[in-house]
Amino acid sequence: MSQDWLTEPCFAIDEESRQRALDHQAQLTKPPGSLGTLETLAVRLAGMQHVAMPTLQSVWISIFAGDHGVAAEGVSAFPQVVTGEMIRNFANGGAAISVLARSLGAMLEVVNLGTVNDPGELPNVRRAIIAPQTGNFCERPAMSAVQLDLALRAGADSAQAAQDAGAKLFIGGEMGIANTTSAAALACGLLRESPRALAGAGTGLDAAGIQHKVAVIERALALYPADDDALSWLGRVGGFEIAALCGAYIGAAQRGIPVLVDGFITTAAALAAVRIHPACRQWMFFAHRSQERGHARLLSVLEADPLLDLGLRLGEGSGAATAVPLMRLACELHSRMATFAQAGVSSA
Ligand SMILES: Cc1cc2ncn([C@H]3O[C@H](COP(=O)(O)O)[C@@H](O)[C@H]3O)c2cc1C
Ligand SMILES: O=C(O)c1cccnc1
Repeated sequence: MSQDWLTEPCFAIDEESRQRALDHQAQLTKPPGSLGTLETLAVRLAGMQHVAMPTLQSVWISIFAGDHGVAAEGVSAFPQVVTGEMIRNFANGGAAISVLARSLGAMLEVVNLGTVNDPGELPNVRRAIIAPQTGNFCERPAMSAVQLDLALRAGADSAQAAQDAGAKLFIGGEMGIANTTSAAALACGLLRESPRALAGAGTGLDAAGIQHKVAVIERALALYPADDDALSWLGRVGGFEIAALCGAYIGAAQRGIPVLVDGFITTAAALAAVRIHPACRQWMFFAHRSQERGHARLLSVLEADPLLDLGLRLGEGSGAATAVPLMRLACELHSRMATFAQAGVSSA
């Protein structure tokens, strides 16, 4: 299968709309720059939406779920069956992201890429099953080239669905027991960094558990050449859901949909996406700094300044959903505040 689509150009950002938004900000009844990041959010969105007054009513959330062979190494505090069980919980509306999506009025789809205990057909769950789980990457590559391609495309399909639904913002979430191990291994491969710097507690490992996780990642990294080919690393140590996120981020940027990146796992996927297609970085916003060790490092490599720091360490897209009201408020302030002329307030 051809992977040419991965490097097709991103949608253009409109410099004129961005400039008009910037000029408009200077007219609003406040000292210039006093709304800080809320100003830059609105201005960036203006360029992306090709309008001077951006809006963020329709938000799309895709949760990509898949199981990991490396779970057999005992790297998570929770059993592997939780992935499939959580798919059912997403569908039933009981997960954190289900509650957040309802509260935001966001569209939510779950994409089942393959779990060891298949929850079957469920409402709002798209079946894009690749295999029950990835290969245990301590022993062999996580994915074949065909599986990697399927996962990337499943992500791009979600970006297409978001576009078809008229979404103005794309949030990717993930569910997959042991995927902090996979994300850390991917980041180590891409950055040539030690697992000690990037592996953390995940769902709640203690110090000994983290030490074991580090040793597992070290064993895996020793199997492969120290190159920096992002697609190869995705296939070697990634997960179906991580590759799908990568495909979704690139696909969203190609379709002109801004993405709001969530936590540690999604940022590892974003790093892979930026390595594959550097221009997609312009389409990314970063929602929060997760508690997971290693997230701060990934954010700094991506020169990302996240909106929130709430001590979250959940995933599912929950941190990104939590940041949506801030982005909406940024748009409201930008389009509804009075200008100095309208309000009869003297400017500097
Ligand atoms: C009930 C439950 C719900 C979750 N929702 C997200 N995760 C998060 O935890 C997992 C990663 O952590 P680790 O690598 O330690 O397994 C992922 O599935 C992630 O999304 C959850 C984990 C659990 C247990
Ligand atoms: O930051 C994340 O994405 C995260 C952290 C711990 C567990 N699951 C997800």
